[in-house]
Amino acid sequence: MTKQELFGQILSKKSYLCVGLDTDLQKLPKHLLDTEDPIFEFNKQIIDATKQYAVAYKPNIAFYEAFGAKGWESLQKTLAYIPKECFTIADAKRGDIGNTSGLYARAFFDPNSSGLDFDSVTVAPYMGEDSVTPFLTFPNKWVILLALTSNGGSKDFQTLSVGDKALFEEVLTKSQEWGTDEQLMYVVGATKADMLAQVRALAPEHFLLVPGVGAQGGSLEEVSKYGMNSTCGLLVNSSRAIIYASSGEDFAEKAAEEAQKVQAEMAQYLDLYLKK
Ligand SMILES: O=c1ccn([C@@H]2O[C@H](COP(=O)(O)O)[C@@H](O)[C@H]2O)c(=O)[nH]1
Repeated sequence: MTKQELFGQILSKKSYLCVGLDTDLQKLPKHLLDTEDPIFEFNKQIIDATKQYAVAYKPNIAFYEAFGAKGWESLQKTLAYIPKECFTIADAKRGDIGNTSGLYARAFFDPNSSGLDFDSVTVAPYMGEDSVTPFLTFPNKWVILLALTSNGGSKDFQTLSVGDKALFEEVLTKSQEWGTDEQLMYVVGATKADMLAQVRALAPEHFLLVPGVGAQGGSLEEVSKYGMNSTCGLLVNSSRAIIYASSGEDFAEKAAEEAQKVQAEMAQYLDLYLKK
């Protein structure tokens, strides 16, 4: 999917919501546990309930890999079920020496190899250029590089000074030598909204994947105010607050209500903060 196609969808749905499919068997409503593939059954109903409010879906790969071949099958079925107009993110946080990264890229981008055809994959930048560029050789696919993550541990390395910059700023600057803003996005946590102006100074045109609203308490308004650019430039993820809005038989209905609330807020922020 191109940047323009993504922006087109954001404008038509008045939403930059990414629904996170962190589908945890232990949190699924009891009545689904007897079905043949409870993870897929849950995802299917969540997707049906939220697709009019969401522009992207982000399965977190850990929740599927943990179940081996069966989990991978649930992931393939889920990806195939996501509406074609929605942007898909494999939140896998990969990256290794070049030849290994090439195989990780095939795992998420080459349906003839793995059965998966995601639009994007999250990648850790720690191993540098040759660990990231193999993902960038796939046409029309995106790398979403971890820049400033939402967790407390982000301060252990990401905000340390490297010369006259913070490490995350060096990630934002250096990586722009490897790919364009049609290939690269960055992860910036909603819990770090106070640093979004700093991020935007270095990456004014890039899309940012912003996890950390909802269960982690980040402010959607602050993210939108300081992070939005002229193509919106934001995909704001919410996982638990939407998919586990209820643990009962009404889980999909409640997820739809939560997603609609977020979308309605986003529609206001698009009016207020989209740069003309
Ligand atoms: O910095 C990061 C990078 C990734 N994540 C992932 O996003 C979701 C957040 O889930 P919530 O339930 O909405 O808190 C989850 O998959 C994380 O692994 C992140 O939180 N922060």
